[in-house]
Amino acid sequence: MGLLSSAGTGKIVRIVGKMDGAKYRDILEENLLESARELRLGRRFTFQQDNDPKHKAKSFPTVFSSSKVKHELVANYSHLFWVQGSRPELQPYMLLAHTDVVPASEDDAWEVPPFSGDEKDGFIYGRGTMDDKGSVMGILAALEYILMKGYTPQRGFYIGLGHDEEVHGLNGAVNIVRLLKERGVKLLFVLDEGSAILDGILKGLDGPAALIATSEKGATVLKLSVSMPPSHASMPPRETTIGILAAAVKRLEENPMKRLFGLGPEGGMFEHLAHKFRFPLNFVMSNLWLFAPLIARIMERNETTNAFVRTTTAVTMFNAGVKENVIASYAEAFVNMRIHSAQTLKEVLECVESTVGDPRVKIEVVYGFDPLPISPYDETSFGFQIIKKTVLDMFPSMIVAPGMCIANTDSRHFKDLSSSIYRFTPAIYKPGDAQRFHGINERTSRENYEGMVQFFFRLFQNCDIKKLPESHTSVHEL
Ligand SMILES: CCCCCCCC/C=C\CCCCCCCC(=O)N[C@@H](CC(N)=O)C(=O)O
Ligand SMILES: [Zn+2]
Ligand SMILES: [Zn+2]
Repeated sequence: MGLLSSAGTGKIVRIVGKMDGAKYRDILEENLLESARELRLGRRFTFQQDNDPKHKAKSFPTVFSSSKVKHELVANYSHLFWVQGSRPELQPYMLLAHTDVVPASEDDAWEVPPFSGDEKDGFIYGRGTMDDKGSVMGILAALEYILMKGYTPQRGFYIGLGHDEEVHGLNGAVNIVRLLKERGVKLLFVLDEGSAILDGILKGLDGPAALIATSEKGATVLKLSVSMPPSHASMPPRETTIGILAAAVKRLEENPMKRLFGLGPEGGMFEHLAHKFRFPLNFVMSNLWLFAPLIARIMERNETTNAFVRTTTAVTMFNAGVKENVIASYAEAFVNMRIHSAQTLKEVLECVESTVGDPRVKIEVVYGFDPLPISPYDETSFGFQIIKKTVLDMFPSMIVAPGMCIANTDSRHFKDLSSSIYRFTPAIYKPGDAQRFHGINERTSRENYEGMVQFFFRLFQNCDIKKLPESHTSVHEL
């Protein structure tokens, strides 16, 4: 173990292993700079999909030159790495992240231009810093210097970097899965983005909690439309396409889907966290069978915690009209819904039809899928326990609990390759950070970025441990 002051932060961080402190600091500094450069290239990297492998090769020379690493491009822009282990009889695992981002506009009041990658007050700002270039850079930086350190992993592993996660991963993740299936690969576990360390976001919880998501919500996008012949604005019909459709989406907003709090994986999450809540919440959370309806009413007041309570309804697009003096012949709206684990797509569609309750409104499913299966998190679950151990190695007093991802990730395409899919990055998020995802002022602190590198650096080594930590059974002994 070495103790050293981390680059530029003045904060003391503990680094595992015997690596020389100064060397570590140089590498970390280099990678932080490289990360900022990568973020500065965001617009080119993202919108032109110019995923120039030479750029990555320059940033991570050891990864790209090591005989232990096989790299291939998938669907032109996604990356698949195979890191060979010294014990081929051990089942491999897989880390996922994505290089694409949602759009950002410089007109949207960012404190720092969204594609500058500039640093301000200890934070690297830019679209993708949280979602999900921090993971991309963290994984590759950790791999770079575990290889530089001369460490040979025993258990082989894959790294998949998708290029189209924000548009469902249908080219990137789906083709990576296809390739692995063709090669007969089965994965011990998969780890992707989708949950984190929450500090102060869950009201009443004392201290931060690392939530390793064991599932993610289902989703659907519905297109609602109304058609009628166009006419002159001076002789309007009693109801217009726009009015009918506006009333329908208003009914959806005013009648949220039913409360299901406690009936999905969020139940286990709050039970695990119960003892960390202040009185009387600790008592209430320990007795969800009785208090779930009461807690649901409190949680639904906040938009982040409401997402754990129910299937959410978001009207995201509304298009109608071609001229201000013509009654619109057509109006359409798109509704994005995230399906709670205790509900199915079919049930949600039935409910929407009944709430809209107007045959003039046509409802079409653009896409939809059920909530994902719940991955195991008991004491014999290798993936969950190794991720937990890695968190505890970094933050010994951290509370670690199973969680739920309220959005979607590329990992959902991997369910035929593994029944143990987890979503977690070690970034610490505080109140206000949830709004930065797909919002303005997306940023990552230097500490969070360093934590990301450290986490994967330790995870690679922890996956080689002989048996699960004390008190765990030894079914996965090597
Ligand atoms: C969605 C933001 C949730 C904020 C929750 C508050 C706490 C933050 C904790 C963990 C990090 C959340 C990671 C979110 C991953 C988002 C992935 C994403 O944007 N996926 C897209 C993919 C798609 N097009 O389906 C999505 O829309 O879900
Ligand atoms: Zn993402
Ligand atoms: Zn996203």
